[in-house]
Amino acid sequence: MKKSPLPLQSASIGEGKNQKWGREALVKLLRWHFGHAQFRDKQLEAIEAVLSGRDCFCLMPTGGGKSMCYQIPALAKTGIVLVVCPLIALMENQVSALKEKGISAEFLSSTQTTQTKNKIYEDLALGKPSLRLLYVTPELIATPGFMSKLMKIHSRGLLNLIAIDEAHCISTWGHDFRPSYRKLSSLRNHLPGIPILALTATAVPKVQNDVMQSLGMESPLVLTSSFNRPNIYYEVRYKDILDDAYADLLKKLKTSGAVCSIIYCLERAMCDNLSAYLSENGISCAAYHAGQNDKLRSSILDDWISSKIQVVVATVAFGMGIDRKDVRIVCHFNIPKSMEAFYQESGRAGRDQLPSTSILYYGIEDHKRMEFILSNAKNKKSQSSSSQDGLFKKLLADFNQMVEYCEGSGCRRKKILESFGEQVPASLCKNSCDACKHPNQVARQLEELTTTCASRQRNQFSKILMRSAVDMSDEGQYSEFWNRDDEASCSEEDISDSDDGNDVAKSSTISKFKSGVNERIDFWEHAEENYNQKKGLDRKNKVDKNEVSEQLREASKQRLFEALTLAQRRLGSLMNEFEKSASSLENECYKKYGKSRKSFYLSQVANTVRWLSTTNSTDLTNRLRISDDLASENTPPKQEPSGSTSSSLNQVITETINEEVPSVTSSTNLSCVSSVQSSTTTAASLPPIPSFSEFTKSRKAKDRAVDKLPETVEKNMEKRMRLR
Ligand SMILES: Nc1ncnc2c1ncn2[C@@H]1O[C@H](COP(=O)(O)OP(=O)(O)OP(=O)(O)O)[C@@H](O)[C@H]1O
Ligand SMILES: [Mg+2]
Repeated sequence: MKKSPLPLQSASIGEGKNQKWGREALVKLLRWHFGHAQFRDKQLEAIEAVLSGRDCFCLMPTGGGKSMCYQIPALAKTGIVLVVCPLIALMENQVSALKEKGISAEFLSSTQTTQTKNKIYEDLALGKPSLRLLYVTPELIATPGFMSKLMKIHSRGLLNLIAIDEAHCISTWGHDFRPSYRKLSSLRNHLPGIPILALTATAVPKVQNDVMQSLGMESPLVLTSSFNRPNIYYEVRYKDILDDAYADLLKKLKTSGAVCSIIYCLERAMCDNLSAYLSENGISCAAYHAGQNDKLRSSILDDWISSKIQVVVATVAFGMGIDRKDVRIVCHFNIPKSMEAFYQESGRAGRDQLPSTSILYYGIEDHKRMEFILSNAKNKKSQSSSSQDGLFKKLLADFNQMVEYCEGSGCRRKKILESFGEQVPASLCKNSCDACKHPNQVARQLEELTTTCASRQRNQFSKILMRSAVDMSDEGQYSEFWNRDDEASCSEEDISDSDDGNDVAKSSTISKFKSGVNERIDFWEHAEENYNQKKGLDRKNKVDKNEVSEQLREASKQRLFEALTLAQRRLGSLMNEFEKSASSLENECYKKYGKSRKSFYLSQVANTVRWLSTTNSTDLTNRLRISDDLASENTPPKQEPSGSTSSSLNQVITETINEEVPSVTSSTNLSCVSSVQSSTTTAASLPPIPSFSEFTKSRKAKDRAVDKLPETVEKNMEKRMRLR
């Protein structure tokens, strides 16, 4: 039912900047439109500040009620409140929630029809627009056309407030930097005299200053609240000492009842697998990630919001602004990249202030994988500067904080708060984390983890990765792959390109990597496949989603075609029939893995792309000849013997570390060559094919250099790996 606006103007005293609104009148608005009894925390202060025309920086915890700080001003004054939002999903949610309450709100985005947009513009052109809140993306702000419309509204005295939601996105020091947010710095100049309200839940002091400076805020009222979320119980579970993390999570969900939950995974494939596993075991759930089309994702979101499904297994695509109040469990099935990301994601639990739980499943393999991905982030963009190098170091430092949260003993809550610069006594926790509630049990688990790790010689293994990080930091290139890129693409994807760890490792500018790094990526992919095999996660026969579709095959051909084009450019004139060659190479991948599992197939395609980026002309010519021969032979698909991928990750690690085998030339790409060998006997012209363990040992000589790493690096690494 549409509610009539309250006659609030009568509650104000004075005019213009001196106009003041009575607190009672503002509370009345809150109750009338939103049904809340009182303002929370710093809401009222922020509202009063912006209504009086003052800039305000508002740091409130996740779920703290930041939106109210601009929604109430929109109701208190006639005119428009402009809200800048990073995600279309977020705008849609807020606008539809406001409309349900009878508040006139709209959003403008690329997803809308011209007709809808025109209707909004027509309303804005009226002498007295009915619109109170207009949500827009930062990209739109940057377009001259829209800016001139805004300037017209401003000149007519109808623009009351500019609210920048998720304002930390403006800072390159923030965990979610968006280049498009930088464009907001023009707002102050174009729209002078309009108060700016910057809102965020996660900004360390450096980010806060950066945000205020970038937006040109003038003597803003800075409101900061504690980051503490007393209603969330924090817990870490250790994958390496659990028999089966999937089963453990299933048990947790079952024993908690049919509660609303979010499970975050690093990779899309894992979302699909875990979701299928949980569904098969009676949990009402669905996967959600950027690999799905918009329609599917929004229907999953709707089902979850309306309680048709209880659990969403998602990548970070399931992001900011998801406002379901009664989320009881937020589980991170893989370690997040930073404490800020963890805080924001886990903060989606208990927005109704009722008891909720954050569970993080920590695994050493996940740790190393994330470390590796972060190291590679640096190579994504071609820019190079010392400040970017600093950012790269910050990524690793941020991640180490997260590792410390998992591996260190002591109050988890205190660690979270300290990471945001809040010094608090451990007594604040009141036994609402596992380390405070069950200190002995946590100490035992950490001890067990230490023993397990030692027995697997993980530290040694980790040095390989550390080495790659150190190697790459020399290259002076930095990429913020972990942050969201342009919202133009985001409007379609609504997601950071880090959404899928696999994709990140595969798609970052691999061609720039040293060959040793390529080998490491291959190693990881094999190790992961083996691990999944061991865990019985190959659900291919049960889950249709794992089938390699014709569409996917076409996309892979295109990807190979592009890689061939690049190889051609790098090596000079070699071949003409790119299309045929791409098709043959794809066929080879399909024959090898097309019938086993989509992720294996994709992995094989990625391997081939990488190989194309580093190979020499002789190998490439031979490879293409063999591929073409194979294609013309039209041999039936050859299945990989199960033994080839059945060895456990432990075995792989042990082999990697302990075996002594002759080295193999670093330019040899194991997986590609192996794939040729497995399908043909004509591989004689190619370099000798090593076994997997031979291959990994081939790096031995190079990795010995690890021992020569500067002492400080060694020490840091040991410190990080130390389990307290
Ligand atoms: N004064 C209040 N009293 C009770 N509930 C409130 C109050 N203000 C806001 N809420 C509710 O709190 C929930 C979270 O609000 P909101 O989405 O604005 O939080 P947020 O601070 O923007 O969180 P996030 O950082 O996750 O975006 C909403 O469901 C909202 O209705
Ligand atoms: Mg919000």
